[in-house]
Amino acid sequence: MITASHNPPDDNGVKLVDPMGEMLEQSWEAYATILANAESDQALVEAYGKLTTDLKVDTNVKPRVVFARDTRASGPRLVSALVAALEASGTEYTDCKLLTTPQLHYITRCLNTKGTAYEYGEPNEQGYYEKTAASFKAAMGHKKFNGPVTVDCANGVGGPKLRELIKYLPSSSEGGLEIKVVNDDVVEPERLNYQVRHIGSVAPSTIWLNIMQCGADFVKTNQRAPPSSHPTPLARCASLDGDADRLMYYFVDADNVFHLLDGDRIATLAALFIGDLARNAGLGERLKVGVVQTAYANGASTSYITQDLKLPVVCTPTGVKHLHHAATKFDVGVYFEANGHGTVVFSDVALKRINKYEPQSPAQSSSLDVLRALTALINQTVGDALSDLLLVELILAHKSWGPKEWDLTYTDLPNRLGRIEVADRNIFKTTDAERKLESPPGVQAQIDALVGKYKNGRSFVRASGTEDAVRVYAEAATKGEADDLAAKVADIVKRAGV
Ligand SMILES: CC(=O)N[C@H]1[C@@H](OP(=O)(O)O)O[C@H](CO)[C@@H](O)[C@@H]1O
Ligand SMILES: [Mg+2]
Repeated sequence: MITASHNPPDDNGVKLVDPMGEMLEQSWEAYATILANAESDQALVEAYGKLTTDLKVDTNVKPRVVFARDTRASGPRLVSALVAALEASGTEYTDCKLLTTPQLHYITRCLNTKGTAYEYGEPNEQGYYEKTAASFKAAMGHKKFNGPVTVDCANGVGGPKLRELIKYLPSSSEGGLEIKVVNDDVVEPERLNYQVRHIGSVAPSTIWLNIMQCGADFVKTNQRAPPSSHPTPLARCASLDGDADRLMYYFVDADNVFHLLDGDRIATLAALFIGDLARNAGLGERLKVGVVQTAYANGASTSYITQDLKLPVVCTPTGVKHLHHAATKFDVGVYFEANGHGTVVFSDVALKRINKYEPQSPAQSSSLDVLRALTALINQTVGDALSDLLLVELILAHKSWGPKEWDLTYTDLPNRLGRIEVADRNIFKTTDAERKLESPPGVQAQIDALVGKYKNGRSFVRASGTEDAVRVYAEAATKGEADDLAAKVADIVKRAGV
């Protein structure tokens, strides 16, 4: 998938999808790095040849690649480079043109499960819409949606694809959901995530000012609605990111105060609803539901899951591949990063139980119908903002909840996420799912001593995997304390990082 997700429009990159439509298996990342770092054409051919031999790749098997791109202006040029490489290596390929990242994951799984007992769907874009819409209709039953949802598409590929999906869903006049699509301009790719970049030279250093004015990343990072949107009180609003694999919800209350409903909220809502459905369907004992989070999950969400929902929580290192892997260990694994990337995965055993179970009463039967529909609605290959959006809307409709009732399930601890540039971020090495630093020596002890002074204090430090920076996260009982803790931990990092 050729995309740079929530990054500025000038950036681009690739996401590699494995044959089951999931994230690329981690051991392959190192091979991809070797190929990407080959310094000349000759070095590339040699590295390619060496990997083929070392990994004992059977060159008699005809390789097949499916690819797509997002709306970035550099996409077509990268596609031509990719096609040249595929032709040079004798690879059969399908160009799926413009797609969201999760749609390409879906198509990949469909292709590789066709004709098996695990057939996932029709391997094309239309198949995606048909499967999603049919399961949405089935799960909806006669439930009513309380007003529209407004979706900010970050001026990315999610806009046209959401408009297409809407054509397959029941219209609001038929009792369906009204979806208002905004920020869906893909004619001007430079509006993606609507970035305004001022570069001003102020001695002694250059100042870069990036203003991302829409999209899920803007909303999460700035904890406010995109400036272009003027939400009416208690109306549901959502934002996608540039390749539509992240989703954020938010609303303003009667006093116009902004409330963010992030990935932790979507995870808790999904876990609550699916747990209830399983119990009401008579499958409670036979479906082990669990939630997977990272250290960035708000501490209040973790307490809510363990203490109120009484469900197990696993914490993994940052990066969806880790969460996804851990989620597959449960019968039903709900995983989300706080930034809105996540999904629900059902194990093969769980799917069999859900599909075979004979309901013992009309009430069990109706819960079971909804649960079955959800297994088809939810994109199980990867986090998918479009199917997650429909999932949230269904749950709220079933519970007759507005965003306020959803928000009231627990109160987020005030938190702060900072980013610090140091000489060498790689000296910051972590353990315990990135919650503790083991190097540089002594730094964790300083952080621990500081955290102990704050009520409900928690803080951790790790090197970013995607940027040349160290991230500092802090939460505490009040906003002032969270900010203060983050600033002090940042000072420790700066001193250790020089
Ligand atoms: C704090 C944070 O949001 N980190 C993001 C970010 O990773 P870093 O390793 O923190 O740069 O990008 C990843 C890829 O999109 C995403 O999975 C992750 O959640
Ligand atoms: Mg993305």
